Amino acid sequence: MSTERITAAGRDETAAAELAAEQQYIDRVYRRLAVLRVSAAESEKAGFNIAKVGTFGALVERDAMVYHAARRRLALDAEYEGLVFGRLDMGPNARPPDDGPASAPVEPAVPGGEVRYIGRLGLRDERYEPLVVDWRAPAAAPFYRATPTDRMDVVRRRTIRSSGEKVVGVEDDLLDPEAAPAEMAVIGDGALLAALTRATGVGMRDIVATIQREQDDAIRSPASGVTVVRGGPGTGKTAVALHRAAYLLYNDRNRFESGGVLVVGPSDVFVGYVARVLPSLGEDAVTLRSLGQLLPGYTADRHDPPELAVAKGSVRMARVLARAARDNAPETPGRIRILFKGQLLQLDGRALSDARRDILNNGAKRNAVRPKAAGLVLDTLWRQTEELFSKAARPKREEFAQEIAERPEFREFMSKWWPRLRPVDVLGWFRDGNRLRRYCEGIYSNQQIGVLTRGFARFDPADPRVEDIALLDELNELLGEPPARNRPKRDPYQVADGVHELSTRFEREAAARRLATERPADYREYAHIVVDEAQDVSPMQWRMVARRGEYASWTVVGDPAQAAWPDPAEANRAMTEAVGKRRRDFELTTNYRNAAEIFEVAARVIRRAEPGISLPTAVRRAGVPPKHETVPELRPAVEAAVREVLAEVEGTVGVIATSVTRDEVAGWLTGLAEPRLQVVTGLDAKGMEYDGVVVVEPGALAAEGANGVRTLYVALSRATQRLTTVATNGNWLPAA
Ligand SMILES: Nc1ncnc2c1ncn2[C@@H]1O[C@H](COP(=O)(O)OP(=O)(O)OP(=O)(O)O)[C@@H](O)[C@H]1O
Repeated sequence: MSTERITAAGRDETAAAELAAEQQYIDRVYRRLAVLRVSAAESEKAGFNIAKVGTFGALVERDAMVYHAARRRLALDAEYEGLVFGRLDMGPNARPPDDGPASAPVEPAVPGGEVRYIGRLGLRDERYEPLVVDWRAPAAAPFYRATPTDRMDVVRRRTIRSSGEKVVGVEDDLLDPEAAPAEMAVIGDGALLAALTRATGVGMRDIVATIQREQDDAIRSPASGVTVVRGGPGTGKTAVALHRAAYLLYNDRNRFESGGVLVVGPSDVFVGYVARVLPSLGEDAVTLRSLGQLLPGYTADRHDPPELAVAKGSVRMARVLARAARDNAPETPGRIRILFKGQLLQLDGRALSDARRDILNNGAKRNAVRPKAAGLVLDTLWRQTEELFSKAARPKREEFAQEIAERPEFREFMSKWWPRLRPVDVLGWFRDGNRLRRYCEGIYSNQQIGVLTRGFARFDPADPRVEDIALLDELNELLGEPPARNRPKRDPYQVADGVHELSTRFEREAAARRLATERPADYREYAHIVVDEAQDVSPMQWRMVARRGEYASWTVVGDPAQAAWPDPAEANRAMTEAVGKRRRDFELTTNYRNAAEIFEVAARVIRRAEPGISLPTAVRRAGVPPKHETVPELRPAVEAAVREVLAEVEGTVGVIATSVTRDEVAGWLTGLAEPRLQVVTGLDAKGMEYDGVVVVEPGALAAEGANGVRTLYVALSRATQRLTTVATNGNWLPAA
């Protein structure tokens, strides 16, 4: 037997022994978890028993108890991969953290030191000793922040990989070799690389076991003001944004759970992709929305062509909409004539215009002042009776108003002159080019007015585009709501009309869950808002998002080099206006997604357009170079490329085409009936990640809109393992 083999065998034995030891501890944790689950369920039951006392106080107490117990049980039941994923062997000088002792009830590996186990949630044993420290607690911070130069008293950091309740591997970092006892085992090649080489599933995974220090800085940054996180493709901005939402909830649950945390992403595809991350961290109190879903009653997932999107998204549109919101509706009557006791009372067009101006002065909202508008017309008509009737015959103001207000001709007049307007009605007026031109005059250039008139001519109120939602939200604000509709308060325990009591435990559990996660659809007072892919949020969209967080603190995450927005200064101004100026900036510099060979192609493309750009470093090599095919006909080559990539990777495959060709390309591939496959536009590819990517006609993506080259950069930086491009012309690729 060679020495080398003996060493390898010895190493295997040590690894097996370490795994077994960790398994023992993890078994203990799961036994405790089972006990806690039962006790949470019992608290819920106890809560129901309190109800039998029957007093109002008892009912309130029961609700609180059942609610908290149900929440705790839901957290304990949450789906996760590896409840415990980390272990810190601290040296003898380690101090207990501010939030109390964190030392696990096991023999320390370093004499005089302590052991901390880190996991998705905090658990204590029956003697109240910390079995597991929540990853967000201060005691867990060294797991993410310790480095060989700043060890934070950590001797060895261990990442524990599990499948269900079974430990399948450990990866160690020895940070302080001098403090480590001779027999201390150090195993594995590094947790990060192990995490990065796994196949991509349909949804994004949390990175809680391998958060890197620069990411941790941003995640744990203080809650107040604005935290801005920038970084190139694949640097973990989305991951950071989501883990930060979980961190904030942990640290100030009262504030952030009651106020709410909103995460805004670019598209529905993206929201679907990241939806699982927060629940896997045990958090379900976060609202996740795409920019096309922010205004209740409307949903949009398709985009306008770039030129139109730019014109609609400009802050100038706010002034155009303000003009429209004050304008006459089409077919507004030019006058009102009422016959009263044989006399003709009337207001002509001019008097009506003056009345409109008076009513809408000082920013009054049109729908909100409908009763005031009717009152003003009635007043003006009544004043005319002074000259037409003798003092004795003149009606009293109230009688007159009552009688006229009920007349069908008056009602009809009001419904035309001051109709209750929905935002989509007003945007529908923009289909009339003359009207639109009038609103845009002096605000937009002639060329842009042309783009807008052509674009709005195709506007379908039943099928708005993502860009329209911000305009509709602006109109919603300008038009306001009709007054004094006493909206019933939402009652989470109402199961049916008039039935206020829940009779079964299941119903009450469901209600507790709803209470924790749901807010009214038009909720606008979020305590924290996270905006992902912020580089693509237009000024009009910033205004829309800002309306949901007047008093919010913010996390804004993006990469200017991936921006589709042509005027970064305008977008920046809009962002500052929305979120305020008190900002903390963080920069992420390592690309964890792309194999280096793949990112090199994306880098070539963006460097040609922006030579001075600073780009992240990719940490991993795939060992397979990307393929670039130039072919006379796209369809057969795309089909073949997709088949090949599907066969080569285990996880998901994305096919990226222009917004004009996406549907056609999707049609070519329907025969494959492959659930791992997704066909998306360059815009929908934002934020996404696939194991394999086929980019169809990269040159056409680069030519889509003024910033197409950035969209191509996005498309080329989506793949973890395989990239194939299929083009009819190879000029798009700059020389290496
Ligand atoms: N510390 C980490 N440990 C393990 N995986 C990580 C880590 N950081 C990032 N990743 C992985 O890298 C990939 C890219 O992360 P993410 O999507 O958050 O990047 P991004 O900066 O938002 O990218 P883009 O701007 O290109 O959309 C994801 O698969 C993520 O899970």
